[in-house]
Amino acid sequence: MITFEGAAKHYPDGTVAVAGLDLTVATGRTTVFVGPSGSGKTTSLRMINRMVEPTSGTVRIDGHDIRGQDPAVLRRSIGYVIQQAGLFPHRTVLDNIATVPLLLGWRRGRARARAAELMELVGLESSQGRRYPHQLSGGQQQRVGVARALAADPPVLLMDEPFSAVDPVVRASLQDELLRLQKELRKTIVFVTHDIDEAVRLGDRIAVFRPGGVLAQYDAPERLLAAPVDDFVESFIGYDRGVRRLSFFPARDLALDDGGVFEEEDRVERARTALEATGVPWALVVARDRTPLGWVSDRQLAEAPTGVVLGGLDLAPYGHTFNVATDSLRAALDAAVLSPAGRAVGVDEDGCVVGFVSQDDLGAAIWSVSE
Ligand SMILES: Nc1ncnc2c1ncn2[C@@H]1O[C@H](COP(=O)(O)OP(=O)(O)OP(=O)(O)O)[C@@H](O)[C@H]1O
Repeated sequence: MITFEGAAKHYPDGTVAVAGLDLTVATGRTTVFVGPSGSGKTTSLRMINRMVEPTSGTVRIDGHDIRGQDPAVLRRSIGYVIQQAGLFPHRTVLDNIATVPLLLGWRRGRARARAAELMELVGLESSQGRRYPHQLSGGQQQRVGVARALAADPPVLLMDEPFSAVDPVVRASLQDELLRLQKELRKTIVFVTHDIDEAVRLGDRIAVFRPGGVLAQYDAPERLLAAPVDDFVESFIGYDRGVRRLSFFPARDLALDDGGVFEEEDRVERARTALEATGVPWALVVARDRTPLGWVSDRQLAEAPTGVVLGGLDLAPYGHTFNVATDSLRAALDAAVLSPAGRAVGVDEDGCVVGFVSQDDLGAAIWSVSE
């Protein structure tokens, strides 16, 4: 557990970088510091490894005031990852990763073996170990940075905007990788970003900083999106917070309609009769294995000659589907919004249709979870 007790940083020129922070970072969880530029996130982070000394207040790790520890020793128990990885350009990837174990006095063979193990853990090819940092892509360099920070198996990992220099696709895959690693390693991670989406994705808890180095809100992401404490936090997290919040609710509780699902060999009159009975204006056509093929409207059915099979009609695309077991309400809503029928198609693990849900029914389900 890391505790900030009234930790403040004032600079001689009068700048208040952090104005008395009181906050507890839970062991084994990911805590994200988020906020606009200059709001004191990096300064607060660096107080943890004594790269910044507070002008007043205290920082403790597991109850011990860190001022009682030699900074060099302290830093060996705290991994540190920064933007653009900060790798040593004239050392190979393997030697970069082995830096801290070597500093700790490990023999070269053991340090290299550990480095090779970490390369695999962060998703790098072992052949890349002999390369120099400039011979890697930005995303690969970040992975090396993460591997280097993890090399001595420190209980605490500080990450200062580690993924902000890479493109959005690479960034998303690095975020996935970190989530996967964290499930396995359960480090105490403090992660700085100015990107609220990244914060919501990665954080077990999120600390929102406001200008002047003041903590505005400290909450679990669901709570932050549901109940921002004030206008600053609300505008910082964005007015689409309602949609983002839906990521936290599973789609599995949605009641799906399967009465309007027909096979491609079914004749139009069968679907026509069913639609007339229910008043639903669309039918979903599936293949024999229940994978989706597309939508047919009540108007098409009314105009089609009797005896024709549904697969012979011009089907509207079903768009993208959502997985009823693993996806969230956000995925279902997205699928419904993009569907020409205004309905989202729910599928199982094998991609077979379970049923569909209309925007109206989704709206009702969303209301029911929105307190
Ligand atoms: N050595 C210094 N002397 C004076 N002011 C400083 C010094 N270092 C940082 N600051 C100021 O302290 C404030 C907080 O900086 P900090 O780097 O912690 O912000 P941040 O929230 O991490 O911002 P960013 O997202 O831009 O990295 C800023 O106004 C910065 O200019």
